[in-house]
Amino acid sequence: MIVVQQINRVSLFTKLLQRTLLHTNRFFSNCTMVRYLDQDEAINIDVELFNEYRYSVDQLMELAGLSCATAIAKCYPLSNIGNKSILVCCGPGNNGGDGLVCARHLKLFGYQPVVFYPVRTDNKLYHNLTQQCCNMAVPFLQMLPEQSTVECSFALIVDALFGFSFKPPVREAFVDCVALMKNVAVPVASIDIPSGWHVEKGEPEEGGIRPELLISLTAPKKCALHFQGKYHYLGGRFVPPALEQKYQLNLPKYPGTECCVLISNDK
Ligand SMILES: NC(=O)C1=CN([C@@H]2O[C@H](COP(=O)(O)OP(=O)(O)OC[C@H]3O[C@@H](n4cnc5c(N)ncnc54)[C@H](O)[C@@H]3O)[C@@H](O)[C@H]2O)[C@H](O)CC1
Ligand SMILES: [K+]
Repeated sequence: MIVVQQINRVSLFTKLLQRTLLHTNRFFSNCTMVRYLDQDEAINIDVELFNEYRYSVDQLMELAGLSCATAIAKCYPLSNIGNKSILVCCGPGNNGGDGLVCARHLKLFGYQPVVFYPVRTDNKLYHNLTQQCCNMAVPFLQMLPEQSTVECSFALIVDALFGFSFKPPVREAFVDCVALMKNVAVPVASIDIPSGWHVEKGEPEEGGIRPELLISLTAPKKCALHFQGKYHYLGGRFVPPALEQKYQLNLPKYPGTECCVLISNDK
């Protein structure tokens, strides 16, 4: 009898010890700071994903765009948006492609995205992404709307102009769009990089856009250290563990099957 009681006590103690160790482990793994990448590292990881890990750009863009739409839906629930639309501003590169995918998923989530895509890239991927949006009755604007129109009719602007390949200063074709996002009294959600910001140094000296939501993709870039908006999410849940190890990314744990995760702004 005494022996049985002692065995029970030992196994209870072992269980408690195991649980404490598990929590301690989780605590420390969540405390390890996620790494903020410089521009070259972001480009190298991108190249490695395509060349070594054999992803296609369509695959990664789909996951990236879906995670952006999901983060937006978490921060700006449909029930708070009323009958207002979401303006999605798309640039000529892959950041713009993420914006087109995001617009399509926002539509599937029940939002009313409207796309402004002034400089269109002439290749099959972008033609398809554009056509997919058109087939889902997502309107494309020919001209940038006035600030007053945006403030009246739109609840949010999605900034998908430039990502990690941006080199300042902003070229003429996008100056008005960046100025609109900077001055308008409507929240901005930036995909990967707040457009016009230096990828490493952040906001330009003359002042830039101030997004309320930033969705970093793969891993945050150094400019995100200067982000002061309300929500910083990480998306693009496609990084193979070996690549994460190689670049010591220390990515936060995505909860369950989520495609994006809120990351703390402790720097
Ligand atoms: N691995 C990943 O994390 C993935 C990220 N994705 C997204 O892709 C962008 C990076 O895409 P990339 O095509 O390399 O470049 P950008 O979209 O940043 O822009 C290139 C585009 O912009 C033009 N441009 C550059 N500087 C300027 C300027 N000063 N003024 C005007 N135009 C400029 C340039 O000519 C090109 O046309 C990354 O940030 C993520 O958003 C992928 O979707 C998935 C994999
Ligand atoms: K952007």
